[in-house]
Amino acid sequence: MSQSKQVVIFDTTLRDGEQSPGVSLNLHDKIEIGMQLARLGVDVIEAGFPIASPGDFEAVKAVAEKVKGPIIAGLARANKKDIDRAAEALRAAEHARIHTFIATSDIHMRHKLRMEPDQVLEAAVEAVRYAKTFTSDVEFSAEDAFRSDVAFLCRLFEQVIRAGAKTINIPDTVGYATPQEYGQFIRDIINGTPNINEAIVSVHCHNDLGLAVANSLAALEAGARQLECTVNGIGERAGNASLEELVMALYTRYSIYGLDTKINKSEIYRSSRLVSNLTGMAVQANKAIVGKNAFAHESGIHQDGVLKERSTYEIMNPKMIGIFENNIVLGKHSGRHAFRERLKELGYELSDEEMQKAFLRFKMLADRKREITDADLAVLVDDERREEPEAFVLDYLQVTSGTTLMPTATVRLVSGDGSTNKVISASAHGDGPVDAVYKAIDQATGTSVKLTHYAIAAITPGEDAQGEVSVRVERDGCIYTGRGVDTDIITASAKAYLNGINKSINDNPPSRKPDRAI
Ligand SMILES: CC(=O)SCCNC(=O)CCNC(=O)[C@H](O)C(C)(C)COP(=O)(O)OP(=O)(O)OC[C@H]1O[C@@H](n2cnc3c(N)ncnc32)[C@H](O)[C@@H]1OP(=O)(O)O
Ligand SMILES: CC(C)C(=O)C(=O)O
Repeated sequence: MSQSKQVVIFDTTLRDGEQSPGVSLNLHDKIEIGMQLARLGVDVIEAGFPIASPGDFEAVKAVAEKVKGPIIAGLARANKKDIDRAAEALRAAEHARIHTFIATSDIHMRHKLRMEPDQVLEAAVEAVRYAKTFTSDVEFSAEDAFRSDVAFLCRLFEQVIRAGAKTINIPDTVGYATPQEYGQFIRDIINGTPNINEAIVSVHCHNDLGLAVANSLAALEAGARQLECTVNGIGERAGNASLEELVMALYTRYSIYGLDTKINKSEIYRSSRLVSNLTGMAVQANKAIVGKNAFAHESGIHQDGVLKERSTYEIMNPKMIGIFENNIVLGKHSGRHAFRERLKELGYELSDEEMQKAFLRFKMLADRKREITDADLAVLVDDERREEPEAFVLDYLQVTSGTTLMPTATVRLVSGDGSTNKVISASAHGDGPVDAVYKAIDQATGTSVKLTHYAIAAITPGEDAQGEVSVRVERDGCIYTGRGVDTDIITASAKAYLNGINKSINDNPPSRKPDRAI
């Protein structure tokens, strides 16, 4: 058996990955992913199962014609028809591999294949021999190997290697193994197969118990040197071992494994995005390496640590795998260090007092909104700087409305200069919830302004976007513009209206200017 320090990365995103329920890649998708896998630097691309359909045959053929560099493999059952089809699809490949397989566990042999073990052994040897007439690169897989009898497997492997198989794949087809067991299983096969040195030992792990990556790594420690995997870990049922997790585990924990791959790590993230886009399979946010949160820090203590020294909370550099997005996520767990840093990046230089006030407003907003975006911050800081003395501040607002209810609003305002604050409440009903709020504010402030314009816009993206309301109110012939921002549009409406009223009160005596745009 090869004791190389190099691990062969056999990518099966286009074959086992495409077996993910609901996924179907067309010829163009397969070429695009194939090209990207070549840039990623995988050693083998399993492009499909050519007998499966005319479309898959054409796609494997197109990948074989267009994608240069990696070995292109096609899957075939252990029969001549499948192997002929695979060989034909792979004819134009720079390096072609026929990957033939048959199940070896008692359950599969008895119930699915309805074959005796010796018939299976004979079919496997025959298939390898036949595939060898097309290419020197033949891989044999014993499907459901992990649930197969070790002695039978060793006997079978010895004979398929003798028939010319250059790679022996030992799948955990149903994701049943645990790492320690699987490592021992691989060791037993290596020790029990006399000519194993003439082939590369490969593993193909499924993720039914979430152990596909751990099992693959255990197999490497036992002597395996080819890993079968997929980008984003997609594949049949719970998927396959994830390529990016395997590669980064080997790289990050080199001192443990001492093994290399030829993967160009800076292409990992791009590959993940492409596969996700073309398969329509979203990557879960907390997925290791390529998930949206994999390098994101939300809590203040972590953010402070990372800003001071990245390695406090990061074991890998996201840039290495092609992630250049900001990894500091501002939310309710963030602290002043991260807040100040992001404002600096956005070009805001705030005094200590402004910073303190902006931070308090940020925390209040973060209690209502999952993630604070750069656009939210801009609104928050701009609002802070634009602040004028306010005769009335909105303290409380309650609105009831609905299809069978008369819209009614209750407002509580605080008025005064801070030392002699007065609390005023009022209730009113109106034609709609905003009208009811405006009537209640009119009563509470005792002012009479005329609303001449009302507009609403979402200023930040997402479900919990902030709404911005701008109004124009007229008082004594003068027009005043008011603006309010809030995650609740009725509250934003109330703030905008009060803002207009406050400006009209500040303008005392009225300046008679026709407008005071913000
Ligand atoms: C573990 C894996 O991921 S293996 C790969 C699984 N991937 C796929 O199956 C996707 C592509 N498959 C297909 O498109 C179809 O199943 C085809 C074209 C391969 C076969 O279709 P059909 O001829 O209609 O057969 P069907 O899929 O219903 O049954 C499979 C047949 O192959 C036999 N078979 C299964 N595996 C093997 C094998 N490795 N070698 C030889 N025969 C096999 C089964 O015993 C069954 O034979 P039977 O018809 O005599 O009972
Ligand atoms: C064909 C083999 C390699 C397979 O996909 C499996 O056993 O899961």
